[in-house]
Amino acid sequence: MDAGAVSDLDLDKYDADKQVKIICLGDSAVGKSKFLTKCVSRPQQLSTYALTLYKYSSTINGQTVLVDFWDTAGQERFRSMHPSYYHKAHACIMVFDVQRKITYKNLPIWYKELREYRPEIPCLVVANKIDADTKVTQKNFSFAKKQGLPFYFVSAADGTNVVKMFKDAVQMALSYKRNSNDFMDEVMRELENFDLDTKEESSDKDEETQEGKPDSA
Ligand SMILES: Nc1nc2c(ncn2[C@@H]2O[C@H](COP(=O)(O)OP(=O)(O)OP(=O)(O)O)[C@@H](O)[C@H]2O)c(=O)[nH]1
Ligand SMILES: [Mg+2]
Repeated sequence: MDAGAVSDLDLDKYDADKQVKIICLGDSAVGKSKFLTKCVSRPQQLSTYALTLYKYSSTINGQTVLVDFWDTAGQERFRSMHPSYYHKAHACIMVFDVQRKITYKNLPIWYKELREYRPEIPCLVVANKIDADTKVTQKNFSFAKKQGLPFYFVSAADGTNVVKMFKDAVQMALSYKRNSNDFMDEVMRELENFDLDTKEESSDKDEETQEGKPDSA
């Protein structure tokens, strides 16, 4: 996905108070799309960018929050996402498949890349497909604990724990957004403000010069 594509996705909207961006990470076929379609009806296929956006609105403490869930479309095969996928994300849902151990073993690879781009955002670890192996909930998956991350056993197939995980992800994204002291976020905000100021100044100047100029006939 080239940077130009990202601007088509109007990333500035994620600066608005009530708009959050949540990304999904994890190996192919772990069930990312399945649980997103469980909670969000109309996915927006941006096939040109190999992206699917799931738009979701939720009312939190009486406020409507607009959430864009970003889902890859198979790029994860390369076990790495384009930097723009991470840009301005407010939370991450990292998924593995309890039936395929390699998808759990690959979590540190995903997590390392996530932290390169978004060092501070909340990250939820999701063990999916527990319907296929009910005993798995007694197993201990230490990765999340070691990293101090919230951990969820879910089944995107029968919906077990999906809504709770979803709501927690939105809540965490919102509180990150409100309290983020992420250095990069600060820099981006400063740059955007700076950009706005210069635009305003130059338009003031234009007005001045316009006033000074004789009306062109
Ligand atoms: N038994 C079971 N199967 C699931 C579950 N979630 C997903 N699947 C199946 O796993 C396969 C992959 O699901 P997807 O949602 O397409 O996985 P994905 O991570 O989006 O895969 P890619 O987009 O291709 O990387 C499909 O056949 C799903 O039906 C689950 O909770 N339980
Ligand atoms: Mg998918």
